[in-house]
Amino acid sequence: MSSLSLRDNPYVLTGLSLALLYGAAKVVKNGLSSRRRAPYPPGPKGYPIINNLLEIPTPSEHPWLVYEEMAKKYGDMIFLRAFSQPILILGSAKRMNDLFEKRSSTHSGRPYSIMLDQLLIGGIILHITYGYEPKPTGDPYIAIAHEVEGAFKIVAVPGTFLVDNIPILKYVPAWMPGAGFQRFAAYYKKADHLAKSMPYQFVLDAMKRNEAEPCAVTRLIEDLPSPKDPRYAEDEEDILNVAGVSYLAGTDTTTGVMTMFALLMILYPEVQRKAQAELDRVVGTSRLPDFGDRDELVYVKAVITELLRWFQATPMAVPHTTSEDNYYDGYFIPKGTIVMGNAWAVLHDPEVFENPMEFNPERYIKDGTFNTELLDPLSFSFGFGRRICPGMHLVKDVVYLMVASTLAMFEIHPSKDESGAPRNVELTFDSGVVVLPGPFDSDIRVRSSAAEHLMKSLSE
Ligand code: HEM
Repeated sequence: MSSLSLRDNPYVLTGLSLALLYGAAKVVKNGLSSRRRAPYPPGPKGYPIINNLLEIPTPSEHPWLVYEEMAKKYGDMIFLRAFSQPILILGSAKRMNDLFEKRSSTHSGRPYSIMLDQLLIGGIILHITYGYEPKPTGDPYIAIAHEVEGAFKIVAVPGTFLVDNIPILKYVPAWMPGAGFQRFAAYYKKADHLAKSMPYQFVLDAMKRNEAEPCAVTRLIEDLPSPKDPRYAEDEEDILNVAGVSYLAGTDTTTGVMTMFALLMILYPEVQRKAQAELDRVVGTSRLPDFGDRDELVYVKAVITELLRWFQATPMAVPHTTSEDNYYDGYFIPKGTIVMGNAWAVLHDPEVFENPMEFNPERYIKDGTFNTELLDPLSFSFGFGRRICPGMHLVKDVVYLMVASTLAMFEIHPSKDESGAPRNVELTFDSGVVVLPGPFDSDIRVRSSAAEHLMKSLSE
């Protein structure tokens, strides 16, 4: 995927002269029309015309780490420009609260991206949204969704594609050398349509046969006007998009959290054992944990909270934009600025969390009860203000059930090599807007004969 990066892509060369002309024109225009009476927030000086283009990290550089490093020099607000596109990075809870929450009405737009516009906008979510039970392996709906998510992860990071900064490049024909972004967009546009229309068609067909399971989409379809109504086509398109976006936004993120959970259980076996001892004590071994056990499972709750603090599936959330010029703390933030909050930095701030890189559920336990005094990772992991993730509460419940049931039934170990020695597990990240842990081997076994018995009785 690195060939898609701004700096490495060959079409950078093809478009360079266009870029410089366009950039120069924009810079002159902005200079003439600028009415600001305060400085921009601090940030690197940049270069003529392209401004900070070369300082903006690509997805593979893990932007949340680069911005955390930059914050040491410029503070908790960093102002950058990719050509004339202003970008503001917020690095502290205070800045995020002040701008995303208190000024939510003017800080909740979404950046317009030519690539996103051309392109696009898990099992449980597929089920809730479409009432569809996916196949355990090789499910076609999951496969196509993963493909689209893979593209979204890259495209949604501001600055990944030069065409978003130099719109004139969208007229470069797909056959031209270096116009790979055009072919990328065309391919994923089709994939995006399939990812949304395939499960929708599945529900329609099931409804015709009277076999549809009640789900979000059946409810919406029931409320559609008659097919003869002029609003029908538009309303149907809305259902396709609402369901598709929920499904696509929820699948990779939740998968990332659960995959990281498995990896952490391998790396911290004593945490796994302690949580299992609590489950055995509170729930016993003859049934699965349910929501009624939640309050008593203090250590399991601490494991989940620490998981959501330690790992962010969306470390820089999803970019917002400002809908009007505004002044904040003596600085000028222009209309159209892309604003991103570095949630990772807040949740790894050593002044708030002792040894923040350590996975330590105990930090959330005080005198044997759950410690509510410590910053709640949920306030930062799911975005901000009026754009906050609508799937957040579903995720809390799903992750609780999955973590508690997995620990109750299974042991997660590192895989073994030919000599029987445990393999080292390396922590790698596959990154974009959504970050997933890289692949790793594991050895997952049923915990006990009681767990085996329970599994059999549940599948009967
Ligand atoms: C671990 C799991 C998840 C994480 C970390 C996560 C995180 C986020 C973040 C950071 C945003 C952007 C918020 C902002 O712009 O400030 C977002 C938006 C969104 N999420 Fe989630 N999400 C998760 C799961 C889900 C699930 C399960 C669903 C649906 C079933 C969902 C549906 C959405 C939708 C529709 C949006 C767009 C909201 C908007 O633009 O107004 N997400 N999510």
